[in-house]
Amino acid sequence: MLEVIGLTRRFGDLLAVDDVSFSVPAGGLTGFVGGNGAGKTTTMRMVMGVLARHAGEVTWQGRPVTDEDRRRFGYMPEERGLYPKQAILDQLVYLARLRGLDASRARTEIGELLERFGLGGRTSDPLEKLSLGNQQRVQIVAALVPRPDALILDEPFSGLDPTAIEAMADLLRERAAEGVPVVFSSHQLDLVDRLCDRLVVMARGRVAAQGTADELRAGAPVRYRLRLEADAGWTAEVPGISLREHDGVDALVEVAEAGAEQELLRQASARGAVLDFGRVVPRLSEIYREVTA
Ligand SMILES: Nc1ncnc2c1ncn2[C@@H]1O[C@H](COP(=O)(O)OP(=O)(O)OP(=O)(O)O)[C@@H](O)[C@H]1O
Repeated sequence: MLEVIGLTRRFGDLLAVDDVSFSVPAGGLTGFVGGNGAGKTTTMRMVMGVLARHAGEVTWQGRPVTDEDRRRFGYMPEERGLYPKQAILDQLVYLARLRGLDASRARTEIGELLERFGLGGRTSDPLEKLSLGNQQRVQIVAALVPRPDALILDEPFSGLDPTAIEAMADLLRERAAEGVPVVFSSHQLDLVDRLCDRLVVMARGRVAAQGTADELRAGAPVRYRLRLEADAGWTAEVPGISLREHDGVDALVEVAEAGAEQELLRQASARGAVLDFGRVVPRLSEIYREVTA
């Protein structure tokens, strides 16, 4: 398990990362989300030790992370950092060898990964000849070879087409299933919702919420949508209920006191037919909007 405890970083007067704590358990995918400038990249850089921290700690397997540990992490930085003019396979093999893999195993593993990302026929092309999305695929392969102990990926899905997104998602799931802690930042909330076991939501340098998607949903307001035979305006008068939206026979209500929805339903039935009554499960994007507001 990778753990971040009270990480803090200032740039001049700006507190870019403020006492941030979260854990990335083995065997799961952790999504790191937050608006532009929320502090995700700065946090990841401190985790990888490429940026000094002003307070806090990063631990790996329960003890302070070392440079040696970090060498076995797969990191995809925001600034991508491969050489534009060098052939793809050559530079990937070079990087893998720096991380201790022998050349023939490196070639086999990299060949397989490039194949999975649809780049099997491009291995001797220089990086700069590839489209931006394909360059991104190569960056991903660089982070995944050789089988790292943990994966820390800054926006790995940005710029990928749907085929590459699925290839990437499959790979991350596989690595997580093998017991590798994986954390990645993303602005694609639907993707994060679909893929991740856990979420860490950042806002203005702080952790605004964290947990499984279900835990985050459980913390969101309880809302019901109802459709009646006659006007639903009276629902605003029910104790413990607040009316959020009202359009004739339709209403969206929020339950301020647990159980108040039962009284609401009883009164609605007493007034006539209840055509629809159901709990509204918030989408991740709605929860995100509320916790980062
Ligand atoms: N080297 C730096 N010098 C000064 N300010 C910085 C530096 N790096 C980051 N910042 C500031 O710190 C804040 C957090 O930036 P960071 O890049 O960590 O956010 P982010 O969540 O990764 O955003 P994005 O989603 O846009 O990539 C921002 O206000 C940014 O301008």
